[in-house]
Amino acid sequence: MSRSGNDEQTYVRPMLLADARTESSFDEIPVIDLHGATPTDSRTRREIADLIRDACVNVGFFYVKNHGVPESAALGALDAATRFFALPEDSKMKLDIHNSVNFKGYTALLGENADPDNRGDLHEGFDLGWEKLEDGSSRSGEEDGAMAGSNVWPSEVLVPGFRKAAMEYYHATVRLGQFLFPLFALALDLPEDFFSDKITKPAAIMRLLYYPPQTGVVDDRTMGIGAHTDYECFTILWQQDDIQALQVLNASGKWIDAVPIPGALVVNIGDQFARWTNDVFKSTVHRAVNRSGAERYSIPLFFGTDYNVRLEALPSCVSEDMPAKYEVVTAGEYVKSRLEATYAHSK
Ligand SMILES: O=C(O)CCC(=O)C(=O)O
Ligand SMILES: [Fe+2]
Repeated sequence: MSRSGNDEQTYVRPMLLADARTESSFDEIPVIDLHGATPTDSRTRREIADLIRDACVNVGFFYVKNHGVPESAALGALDAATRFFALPEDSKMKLDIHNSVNFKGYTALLGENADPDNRGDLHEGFDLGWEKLEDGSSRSGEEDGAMAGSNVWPSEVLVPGFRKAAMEYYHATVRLGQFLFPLFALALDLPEDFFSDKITKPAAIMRLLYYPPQTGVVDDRTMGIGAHTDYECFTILWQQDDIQALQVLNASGKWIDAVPIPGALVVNIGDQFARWTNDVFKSTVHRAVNRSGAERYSIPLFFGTDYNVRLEALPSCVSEDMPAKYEVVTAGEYVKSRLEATYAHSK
């Protein structure tokens, strides 16, 4: 962990002191400007990595500005999602995620229940994973575990341009994820390329989400998506500018609004990263409640590692006082078991 090249002295920052975060609470979600975080500008990268570190340790959520994902790509995916979810239910059910062996396709209203205390989530979803932008092929000969494999798509006649628009946004956002991983490594005082050989086939799952306006029952057991944490390393979320719905739970038990910021994306830590960092990085509980009276769309991309990566607590995140909390799991198996549990309720 020496940061000074040939200098013999080892610099170890008090990563674990940051565990005081469990007592610290937050009232807002930090905004981090990625401008200048180019590979050649190591000073700015270090500054940005420090901001990311604070956000991951104390909040588990942050916004990114100047993230490089073209707005046109997000708007294209939004337009595709709008046209898809407007289809009759029986057309959408032909792509039912329950018929997919690798968790791809359509989730109907109430098809999920993120918080088991709730009555079912008031959203529809459509899940897709990696495939080549140009010809739609998956990675021939190098499939990566149980969640890889082909996507399902509505026909071009029903939703023209859907696959292209969804995949364009997917690839732009995966590039952002690949750009963020070295910054997360820096934030953890690891070599910048620490994750490179662990994300060669990014297990990135994207969801198009549609939340109808919640006009019926207004209570704490009925919402767009119930209180939950995400499963992968981190999530990159596009949310509609004009509708407040996402809320993040702070350490005092207060729900903090993740107010949409035009042009910014939300990034949040998921459980894979929390396990890997022995909870130094925080996977924070969140939910979405759409009581705006209007329809809302959002697009999360869940960025995990290659399937066979072992999530063993990173050395900088364990000590005698804070031994490893979690049993070592394989990244892909872990996410698969969480997804199986998610969809079991509506089988
Ligand atoms: O729609 C949102 O704002 C949040 C979605 C979410 O938390 C999820 O899909 O895991
Ligand atoms: Fe989530």
